[in-house]
Amino acid sequence: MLPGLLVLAVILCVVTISWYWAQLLHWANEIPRAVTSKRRWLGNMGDFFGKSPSEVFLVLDRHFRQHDRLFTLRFGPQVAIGITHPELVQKVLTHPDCQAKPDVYKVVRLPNGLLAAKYDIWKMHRKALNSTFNARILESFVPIFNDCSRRLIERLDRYAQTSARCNILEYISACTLEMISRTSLGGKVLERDGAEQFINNLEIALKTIGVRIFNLLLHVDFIYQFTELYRNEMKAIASCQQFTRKIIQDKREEIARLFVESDHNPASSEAAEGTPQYRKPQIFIDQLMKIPRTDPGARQFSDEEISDHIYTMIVAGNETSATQLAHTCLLLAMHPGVQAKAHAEVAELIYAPDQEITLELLKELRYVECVLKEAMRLMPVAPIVGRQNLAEIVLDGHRIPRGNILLFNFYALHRRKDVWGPTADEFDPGRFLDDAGGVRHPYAHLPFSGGPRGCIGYRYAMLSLKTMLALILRNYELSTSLRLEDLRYQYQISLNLAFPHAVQLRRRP
Ligand code: HEM
Repeated sequence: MLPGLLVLAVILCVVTISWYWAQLLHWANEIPRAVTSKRRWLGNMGDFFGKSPSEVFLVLDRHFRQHDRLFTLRFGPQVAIGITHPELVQKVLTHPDCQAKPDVYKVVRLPNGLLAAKYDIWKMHRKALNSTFNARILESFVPIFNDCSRRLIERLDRYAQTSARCNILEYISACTLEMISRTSLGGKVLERDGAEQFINNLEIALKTIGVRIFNLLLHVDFIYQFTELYRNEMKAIASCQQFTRKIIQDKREEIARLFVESDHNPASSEAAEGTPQYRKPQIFIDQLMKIPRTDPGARQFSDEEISDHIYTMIVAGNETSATQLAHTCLLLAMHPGVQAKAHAEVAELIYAPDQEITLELLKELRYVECVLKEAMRLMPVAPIVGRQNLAEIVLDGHRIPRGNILLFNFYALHRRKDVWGPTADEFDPGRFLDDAGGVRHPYAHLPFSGGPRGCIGYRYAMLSLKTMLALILRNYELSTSLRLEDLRYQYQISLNLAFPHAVQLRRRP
């Protein structure tokens, strides 16, 4: 009798919950649904549960390519809406009610940093930080990009002499880390005590984000805190914070000292260093200490906020830039004709090996820019991003209640044949030349995402990547035995390859 009652109670519970979910999700029934299994009641759980991040990426890619405008994915009572058409992508990414991030971003653990901040905090900080990436500040970074790129060439030279294949990503990563550290924390940061430990711990913290973000179980804080991953992450974060806290403290003391000195002699600091202020690199940490927050009556940024902003720039800007450039080098190695054209442009502008790369020169590198844009189209390193709507929105006549997840897949967007034509899967930088391809939808090419919450560092990234690529092309001919059709991806936070970026380098005269 008792077991029978128990079974009945369970059945009643399941029926009631299913009915409740059905009512709750009634609004989604008219939207095309991504279905892979016949067991619809399971929703899309089966598509993702127990899969590796790379498998999740492939499943998502398939769903995005199968739907022209939008579709739903269901995980119990939670719906995610995949937005596929450029028109709708633009509408959502620019919509004022769609600038919040879904909860999964919390794994980044930088609550004040732009990438993962909650909407209200993000809005205030983004307004204050936009000015730290203005044209003048970026120009002041060009000598640093130049210097770091020359060191990259020196390191690559040792490899080129052996004519062995090298994993170019390793070399580029060291260079982008140096760039981002010097532009955010100052010139001598990597010479400070504890810098090596800082770099190792930074890597541990970044890897943890990549592992955790696609493991649904590890999103539950109660479970995660008992794992070894958690303990290692906490140790790494504590050590990194100790390193940056000391820098912040030293900076505060330096600013206070300069303030006292300039009070006595206003021209002293410029004259002493012989460099006008506007030409000195405008280091990010100095900017953060100077700008008042934009909310009325606000104080300046606290040490914790400054630290979150600096780490966010490193998290968001380092691996993305390095991987994107390694993808570009590999694509150039696979396409000797394109490489020859890009090299010809570079060789015409950089005729002496020690010639300084200036902003004007970088602007002249038009074909190199097309090469970068095309590599970002075919192999975008940040292909999947999410938003959450804070109020009801209407898409193609469907009412989407507040609080749902909106997903974008730029990898699939960048390969739409209706936008990019029959050669969408081929590497052809010429399609980005001014006179090619007619008018394309402005939201069809989004390697840096788009709208108010798009990448704040995209101009920084373009300048630094162009500098590195120009010097690589000026000094080496790249070749590889890999072909485009051999590429297999590994997806963590960024879209990487499942194997090394193996290229051979031949020194150019
Ligand atoms: C090739 C290099 C880069 C690519 C492809 C890239 C791509 C992106 C994308 C797609 C987003 C949107 C993420 C989302 O919505 O979840 C983003 C955001 C962001 N990126 Fe980049 N990025 C690059 C380099 C950089 C650099 C160099 C920096 C800093 C120096 C940077 C700083 C940021 C920040 C702070 C955000 C968050 C913006 C916000 O939410 O307001 N990125 N990036």
